[in-house]
Amino acid sequence: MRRILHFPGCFALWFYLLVTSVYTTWRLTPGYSVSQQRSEVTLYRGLRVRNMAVAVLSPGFQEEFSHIRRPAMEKQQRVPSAGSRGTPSPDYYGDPRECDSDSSEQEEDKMEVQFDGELKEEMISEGLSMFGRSALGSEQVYLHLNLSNRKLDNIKILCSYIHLHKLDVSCNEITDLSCVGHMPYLTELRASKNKLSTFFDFIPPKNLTVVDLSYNNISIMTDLSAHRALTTLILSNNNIQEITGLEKCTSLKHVDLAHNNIHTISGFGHLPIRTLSLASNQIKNISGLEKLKSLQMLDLSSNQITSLEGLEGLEFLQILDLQDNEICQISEIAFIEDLPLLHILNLLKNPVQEQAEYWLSVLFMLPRLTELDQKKIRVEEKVAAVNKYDPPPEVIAARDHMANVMYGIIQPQKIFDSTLPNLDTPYPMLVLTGPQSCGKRELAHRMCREFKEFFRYGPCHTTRNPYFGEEKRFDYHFVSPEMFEEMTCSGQFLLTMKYSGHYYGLSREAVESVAREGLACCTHLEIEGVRSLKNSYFEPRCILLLPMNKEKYEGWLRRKGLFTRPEIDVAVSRVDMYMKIHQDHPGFFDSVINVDELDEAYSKLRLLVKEYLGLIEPALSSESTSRTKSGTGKFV
Ligand SMILES: Nc1ncnc2c1ncn2[C@@H]1O[C@H](COP(=O)(O)OP(=O)(O)OP(=O)(O)O)[C@@H](O)[C@H]1O
Repeated sequence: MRRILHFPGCFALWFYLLVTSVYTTWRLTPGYSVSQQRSEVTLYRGLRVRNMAVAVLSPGFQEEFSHIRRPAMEKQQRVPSAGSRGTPSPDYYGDPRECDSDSSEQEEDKMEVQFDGELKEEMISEGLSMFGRSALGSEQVYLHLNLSNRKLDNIKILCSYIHLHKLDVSCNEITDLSCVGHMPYLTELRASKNKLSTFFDFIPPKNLTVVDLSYNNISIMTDLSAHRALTTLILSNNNIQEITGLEKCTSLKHVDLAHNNIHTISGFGHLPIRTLSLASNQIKNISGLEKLKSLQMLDLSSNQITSLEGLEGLEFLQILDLQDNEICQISEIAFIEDLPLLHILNLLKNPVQEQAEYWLSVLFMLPRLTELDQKKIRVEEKVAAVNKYDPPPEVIAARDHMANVMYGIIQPQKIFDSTLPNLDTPYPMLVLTGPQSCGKRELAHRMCREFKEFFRYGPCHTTRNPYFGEEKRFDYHFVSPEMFEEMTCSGQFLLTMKYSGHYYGLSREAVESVAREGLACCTHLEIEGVRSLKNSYFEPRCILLLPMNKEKYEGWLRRKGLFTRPEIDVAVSRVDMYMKIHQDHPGFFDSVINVDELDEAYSKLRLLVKEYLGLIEPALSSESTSRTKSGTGKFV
């Protein structure tokens, strides 16, 4: 027996049984935990390098062990991201709600570690990361510490972790953050989802730039003038009623105060804030933002705002979220109409959305928008908006021509005595065009008087009242709107136009009655009328009369005392429009005459007309007028 026991093979067997029984006993021990399998080597005061027991275990053993240690390791690597509801999410807005997804893991951890809420060294060692040089450069230390989701209520032990740059203690039960005052190099503090009721009750680390205290019980903001380096402040989901203490935070760029109880916007002064969320508060009026000249993104969703007044000075504003407010009138858009960079607007869940033509009106008033109510805007929609609310002359003319042709076609057909030499030759016509009251009518009358063997004035119909001194049938046929409508529907107009709230129309009869006398009809029209006429079978000679001196022209309109300020502005702005058409479409006008001096203009006009009539050689008139190309209209 003794020999058998001393036999080498038996010794090996004996040793194997011993190891196996020790291992089995160890696996079945109830208090088994990760931390018990770990030893630590202290490098510098308060900072430790982990030396996991797992590192010396065999590969197979590691496999078995891994399901226990993995959750803790993965948690350290998770990076918070995404912003609060309705707020675009730059990465500086952590989302503390992510903590909720960890609750099952937390439960697991709880099963394993019976924990009393006080932070222990072992837990710290799990959360440390980013090994690097200390601020003074003399030591190798861990710079980041993540202690989120640990049920911590006491973190006083962190007072000795002086080298930390980033600290994340979100999703715990912490009420006191005074340990942060012992971390002079801290730049980022994340303490959302805790039980903090006080605000920055620690001596400020000099370079603290990002602070997230969202989802706490903070109700009062105290003076933050010591936090000069602060760039990002997240205080959403607290119980704050008044914005105070920020005036001296001169580096503040991102502020999130969503989901609080704020009634009035105040306390921002001249701060260089770029993104501001005040979503889900009790705000009724937009005020107190006037001096935030750097503001680029503003979230005011889920408040009780009725007017956009107060936003008009925010020249750098690009994104504006007003979802779920009480804006009723489209006219409110006027307050943001001149913001040159605004390109994303959200008015979802506002009564204004119910208004007829809401979509096109907003697109028309804000042509720079690329996104409205979370929908991308198509080019076709922008064109439709412009064509609806401010159609260019060619669109007006095309529509007018279509309507008048249609009204003409549906009339009973009559056969007229033709005054034309043959059916291919259109009636001869001379049209003077240009902006309102530039003297077109007066020059047309003078010309018809001087060249009465060739021309007769063709008066238009209008629904406006006669000005002092205007003669019926000589200047216009003054008719009621009803009469004008009746004439339109019975196909009597060659063209119609609405200008300054009044209707104008050139009747077929006005042109044909002149033609029946063997004369050319001379009339004056705005550009829309000219285009409409050119769309028809008429081939009028067209002379542009343009006041080159806009100041003089504006003064003249003002002195006439007939026009309102907006009417004058429209008339003056059309000078540029005429000039542009002349430059962009050479040949559209047969000639252009400067009408700054009316007598001079008439001299040029009569020379030009003489030339057209073949009464003088072309060379004589060419110096005095700007001729674009030989016209196609014929007078005789
Ligand atoms: N049928 C028409 N179609 C298009 N434009 C018209 C028509 N009749 C008149 N107009 C233009 O409408 C504008 C407003 O007319 P209004 O009579 O108020 O001007 P005005 O003072 O006579 O201008 P001007 O002295 O330059 O002729 C003028 O520019 C005029 O030429």
